[in-house]
Amino acid sequence: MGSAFSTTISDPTQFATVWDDTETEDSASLRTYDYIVVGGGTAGCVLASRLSEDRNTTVLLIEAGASDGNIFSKIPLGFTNLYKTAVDWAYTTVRPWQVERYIGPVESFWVARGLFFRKIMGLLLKPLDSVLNALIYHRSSPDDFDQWEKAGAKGWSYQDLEPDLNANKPVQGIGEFTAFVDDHGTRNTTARAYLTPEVLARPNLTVAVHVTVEKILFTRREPLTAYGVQLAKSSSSPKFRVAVSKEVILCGGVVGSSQLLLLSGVGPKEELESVGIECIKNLGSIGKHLIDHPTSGPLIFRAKPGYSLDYLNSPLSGIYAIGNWFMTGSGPLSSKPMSYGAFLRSDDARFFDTSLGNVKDLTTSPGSPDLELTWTPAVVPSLTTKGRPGEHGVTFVMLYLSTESDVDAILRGVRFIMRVAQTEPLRSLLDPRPEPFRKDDYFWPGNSDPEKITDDELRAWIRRNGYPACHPVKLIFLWSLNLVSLYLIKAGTCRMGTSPETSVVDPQLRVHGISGLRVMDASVFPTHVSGHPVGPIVAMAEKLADMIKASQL
Ligand SMILES: Cc1cc2nc3c(=O)[nH]c(=O)nc-3n(C[C@H](O)[C@H](O)[C@H](O)COP(=O)(O)OP(=O)(O)OC[C@H]3O[C@@H](n4cnc5c(N)ncnc54)[C@H](O)[C@@H]3O)c2cc1C
Repeated sequence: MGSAFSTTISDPTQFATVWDDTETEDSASLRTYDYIVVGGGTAGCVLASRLSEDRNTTVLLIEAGASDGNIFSKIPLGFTNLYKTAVDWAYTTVRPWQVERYIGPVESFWVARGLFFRKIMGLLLKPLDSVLNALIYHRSSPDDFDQWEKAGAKGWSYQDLEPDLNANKPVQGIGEFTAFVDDHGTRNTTARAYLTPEVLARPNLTVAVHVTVEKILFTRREPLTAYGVQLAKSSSSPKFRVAVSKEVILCGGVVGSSQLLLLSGVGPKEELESVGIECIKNLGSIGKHLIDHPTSGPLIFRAKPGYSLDYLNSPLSGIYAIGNWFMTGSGPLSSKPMSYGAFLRSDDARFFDTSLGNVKDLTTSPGSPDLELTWTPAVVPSLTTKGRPGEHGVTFVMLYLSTESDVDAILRGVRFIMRVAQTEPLRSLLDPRPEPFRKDDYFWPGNSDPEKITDDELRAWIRRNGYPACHPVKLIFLWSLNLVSLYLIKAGTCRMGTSPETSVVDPQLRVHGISGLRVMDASVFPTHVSGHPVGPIVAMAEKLADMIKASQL
């Protein structure tokens, strides 16, 4: 797979013009491309590939991260070994006041930016979804997209996107996930799927890696127009510039695109000026909001030996499994992290105690789910930790799929999981060994008697252990300005809409009031979808490519 990226370049002298520090709007002396795509993540790889299909169109794709990762970026079960490494932006949140508002006080927490905030091409994989994500392909409820269109996002209904979403999946129910794993047992990404060796060989496509775009360049006369970007290998290395004849398309993800707009002087005037950035376009919604799906945190049940993947934690078994995957592309490491999932409604009395707590219906229709239940056959106390040696287990997690977190909805889900664990065939595989547990042990509450645990104890456990599902579609404010928080609000960093007062891009994904500048990544979602975002992001990027190509005819 590595050879697929052999034609990427990382030396800016090969594709850009060195900048001599003179402020000028003269782009004639700069190397020029028809399109500059910023960010080779899930969306960016799709756009670069599709736009360069026309051999008369020149495209420059710029990615801050690597063109491909190490072996763990290819092994489906290997991705957790990449967290907090060079391919992870590894941001932590500060001031999580929104979390407190909905979940309760929490510590700042690390957020894998891979697909969330990937730093390797194809993030979705962190590229098709990113190398850091859990590989789940999912379409979400059709009503989520129809709601977008009703709110003004014309052209983005489910019917509009369906030709690009492929597989037909039921909205509610239980089933096996479709995953981004190819026939050779290797993780797939949009980089691998869209930037094949044949695509990279196109003379009109330039793919630059290990290069960060630092700002967008604008002409100051009306209409305000993006005429290129400034880039560098690192903040201390020489600066380069490239010009664009048609459009700059930001695909930097929920953090990257908003951050770049803000650093370029596009955003809320007062906030920009308060940190010394000259505001050249006052757009109040940029970087204002972040939505993610909150989770219950890991609900772990001790299992009998032989039924889980925990044996892979022993060095000998781990090395054997890697060797097996390397030689044959099969074995346990080629399996999906989460093979199955259930999409349910918390007001469905067949499964949930609907008298429990107070849950508002925030779904887009009676047919849309608000809870997702999934599990993995291993002890997973957190995204970055493994179980203690010799322990075996299964880890369940409940995701709340609406735009506002609701502890009681998750509570209904947790009670449901605890009931399921008392039924066959799961019950016989578990090894509850009732014993007095400290509530901070990761087998609590899974291993304890559910009858002896109160709802308030479970609510407190959810508040303590819940974490974001890494499906952010917007950001509260610039990470680098130290103002981020997770969870909530009904608007997004680069949200699509019709009004510049409440949104950032129009339904053609053009930044309001600026020519030659679009955004296409998860940050443009008008509201969150009730599922996993990579499928919709790819479909939207495909659709935008069609729109741009049609407009050139
Ligand atoms: C742990 C984890 C598990 C997940 N599991 C799933 C799952 O199973 N299924 C699913 O559908 N989704 C999953 N996601 C979410 C999904 O991966 C993301 O929503 C998706 O990848 C976002 O795509 P994007 O195009 O918006 O941005 P990204 O894929 O994040 O792409 C942005 C790219 O831009 C680059 N970039 C940013 N700024 C700059 C700059 N200034 N200059 C140059 N390059 C820049 C970044 O390095 C990155 O490569 C998961 C995410 C995580 C972190």
